[in-house]
Amino acid sequence: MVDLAARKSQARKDAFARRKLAFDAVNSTPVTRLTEVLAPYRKKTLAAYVPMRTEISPLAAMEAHSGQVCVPVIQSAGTALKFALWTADMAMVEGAFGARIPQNITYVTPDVLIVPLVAFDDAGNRLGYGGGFYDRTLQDLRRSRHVVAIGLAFEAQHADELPLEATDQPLDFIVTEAKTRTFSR
Ligand SMILES: Nc1nc2c(c(=O)[nH]1)N(C=O)[C@@H](CNc1ccc(C(=O)N[C@@H](CCC(=O)O)C(=O)O)cc1)CN2
Ligand SMILES: Nc1ncnc2c1ncn2[C@@H]1O[C@H](COP(=O)(O)OP(=O)(O)OP(=O)(O)O)[C@@H](O)[C@H]1O
Repeated sequence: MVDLAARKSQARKDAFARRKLAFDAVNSTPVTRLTEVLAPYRKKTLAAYVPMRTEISPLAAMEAHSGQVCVPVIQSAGTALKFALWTADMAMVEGAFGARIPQNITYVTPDVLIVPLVAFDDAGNRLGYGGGFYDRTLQDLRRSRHVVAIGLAFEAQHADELPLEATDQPLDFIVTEAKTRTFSR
């Protein structure tokens, strides 16, 4: 049997190829569905991300949000992310692993998270870049409070089956340019 890490790595590679095709084809489609899912949480602190590579962009929803908006900042390998306040006009610098982070950092705790991903399945499971950053972060946050995790992706990132492990944190919603999936657990 091929080991789990190798299967995750292969699933990531396959999904990256599909995401690239979708990025080239549909990235200009505004994700209005995301605004609908966020409507009940408009005053809450929203964590999202500055898109990198071929990720679908949440920037329009970040700019439209009424409450505080923050973006992930890697602390070190093997630890949870922290989230720094973000506004559209602030100065950004290069952070660890190539993600853009605010030059001046004020950490806040998010209530709702728009989570980037490489692949997702029909049960709300996700595969990320392999750092385990979001898995650790969601696990920590969920231990002490109710948080809402919304995966944002192109429909092409759907996978029929994903290799999973116990530490993988499931999502509450997955929003794509085609539809919204809601998971109640
Ligand atoms: N836009 C955005 N920002 C984000 C994330 C994200 O997924 N998207 N993150 C979510 O975690 C963190 C960045 N995490 C990352 C983790 C790994 C790699 C990466 O390049 N990994 C290599 C393989 C690992 C390695 O070589 O050690 C790769 O995929 O080629 C990039 C970003 C924080 N900021
Ligand atoms: N809460 C956790 N505690 C300990 N180890 C963890 C935890 N979450 C993930 N890991 C480990 O981290 C490694 C990477 O996890 P995984 O492959 O699931 O990352 P990913 O979901 O692709 O990345 P990310 O969550 O950053 O988007 C795996 O070896 C996994 O077992």
